[in-house]
Amino acid sequence: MLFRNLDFSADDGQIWQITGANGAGKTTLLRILVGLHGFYEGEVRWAGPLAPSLLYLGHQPGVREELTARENLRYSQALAGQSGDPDAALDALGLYGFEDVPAGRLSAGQKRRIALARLWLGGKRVWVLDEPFTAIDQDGVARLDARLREAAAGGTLVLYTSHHRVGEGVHRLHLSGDGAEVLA
Ligand SMILES: Nc1ncnc2c1ncn2[C@@H]1O[C@H](COP(=O)(O)OP(=O)(O)OP(=O)(O)O)[C@@H](O)[C@H]1O
Repeated sequence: MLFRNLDFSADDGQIWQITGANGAGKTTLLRILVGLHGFYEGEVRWAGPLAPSLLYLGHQPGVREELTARENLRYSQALAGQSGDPDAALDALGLYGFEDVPAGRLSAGQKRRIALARLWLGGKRVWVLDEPFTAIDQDGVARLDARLREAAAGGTLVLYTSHHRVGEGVHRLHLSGDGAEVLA
């Protein structure tokens, strides 16, 4: 058993951070919430169909090494049906000048930034992000934090896992073997 007594309700415009030790089940919980993991007892209910609204970024950056930064973004953009200008999204994450570089020649943080650039494209109202701050430098963390808040202010629901310190106004759900707790 990873966690139990988990009962929470999240609304549009809220940011939720899921915390817990390594192995506590944070990734598992996100996968349950988005329908990728079926071995659990309980109930997950979404108001309306989730798939068209969902932007899920998993634990791995999920970029293709042989494709350039721009190609990677356009590829995931096409699959997800997201609108928006890929170059502007890459630029927003400090990848200006790297658009035509194959992802395999980029650093870990830069690859993560390609994945995160999807947050600067439009069209998704539920963001589920597994460790989005991993490998991201201080400037990137600030940009990403600002982006999450901007999106929430516009009505997006943001759920993310992170070991980073929780910011103000962020709801927190903590997982441990003893049970799950809503802390703020
Ligand atoms: N593919 C898998 N097969 C079997 N067990 C797994 C698998 N992935 C994870 N687990 C188990 O589930 C537990 C929870 O893993 P999970 O990835 O959800 O933790 P986490 O809280 O996200 O950890 P971290 O902070 O290290 O990312 C782990 O302790 C591990 O034992």
